[in-house]
Amino acid sequence: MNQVPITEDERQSEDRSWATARTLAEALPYIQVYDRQTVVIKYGGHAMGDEAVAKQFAADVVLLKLMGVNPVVVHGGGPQISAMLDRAGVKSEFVDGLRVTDAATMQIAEMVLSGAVNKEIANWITEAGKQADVRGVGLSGKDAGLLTVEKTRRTRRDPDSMIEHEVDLGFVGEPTRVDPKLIRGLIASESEDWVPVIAPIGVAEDGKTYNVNADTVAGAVAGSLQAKRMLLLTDVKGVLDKDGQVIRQMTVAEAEQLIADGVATGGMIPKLETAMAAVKAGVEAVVILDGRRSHAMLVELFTEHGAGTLVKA
Ligand SMILES: Nc1ncnc2c1ncn2[C@@H]1O[C@H](COP(=O)(O)OP(=O)(O)O)[C@@H](O)[C@H]1O
Ligand SMILES: CC(=O)N[C@@H](CCC(=O)OP(=O)(O)O)C(=O)O
Repeated sequence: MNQVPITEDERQSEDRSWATARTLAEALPYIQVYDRQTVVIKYGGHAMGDEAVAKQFAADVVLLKLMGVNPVVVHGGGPQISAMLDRAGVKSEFVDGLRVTDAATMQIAEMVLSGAVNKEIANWITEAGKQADVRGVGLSGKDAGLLTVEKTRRTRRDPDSMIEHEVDLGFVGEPTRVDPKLIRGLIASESEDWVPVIAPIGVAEDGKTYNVNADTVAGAVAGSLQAKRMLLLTDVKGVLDKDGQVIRQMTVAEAEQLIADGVATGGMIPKLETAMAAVKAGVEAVVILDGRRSHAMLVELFTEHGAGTLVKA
């Protein structure tokens, strides 16, 4: 019998197949931990910058759904709003990481968040899940009474007179109530694989539309769903300590200390505050991880090595 020897390429391809199978088998305990558990994913505007990476994110969300997890995506879009405001000639400023939002800014923020960004992410998920009929469903806090908010109050102390005065942020809101009925209905469907994709827009009791920080919305949604995990995808490897090293795990008290010590600053402050609030509201743990890296969510959930920084009680 004549046997054709296999080429080096074929041998390497075969080795890769066995390695893939081993990786899948090793993931079994983790797959069981997350089976039918809710994982809220906050996908930030910075992480969406590169379209190829963003599409990979959508494919990873589809994979999570097919592995039995119930992913719920809450997205941002800060840089995308800023770009559109620039084009429209509307000036924009931030106070404590929150965009001061007048009526004109609100109109553009809603167009960008609920319109362009929300529908694009929902469609990327639907495209990536076409063969298995996994579908992204784009919503904002305005749908089915999902997110009720109140106007955010901020005060500042005048450095000369030391008198506190209110800073008017305009239409910037804080969540007061999340009604998760619609989301629960979508993720609990036995016959359909729906992935809710939520834009951070809320409605106040007086019916007015408000712009809400996307990390804050993710925390409120995760709390109301009693999620197993909340993943905050951002543009750093995790929370860094004073020497610039990634902190693998921390308690709520340690997170508080990091802010008090001035080690966590800028955009990391609302992230840690959201993480602490979510854990206190019953979310088992929150992970802050690098959304620019493909498959970061899979490494975090399905391997023994976590990715980024885990915050728990
Ligand atoms: N201790 C810290 N560890 C990591 N990042 C920090 C820390 N302190 C401040 N930051 C800043 O927080 C940023 C992440 O917040 P932000 O820019 O609001 O992210 P996103 O746009 O993804 O919501 C990082 O890019 C970094 O500049
Ligand atoms: C009140 C407020 O600041 N809202 C944010 C909403 C979008 C957001 O949070 O986007 P990222 O997650 O990409 O930063 C904004 O207008 O930029």
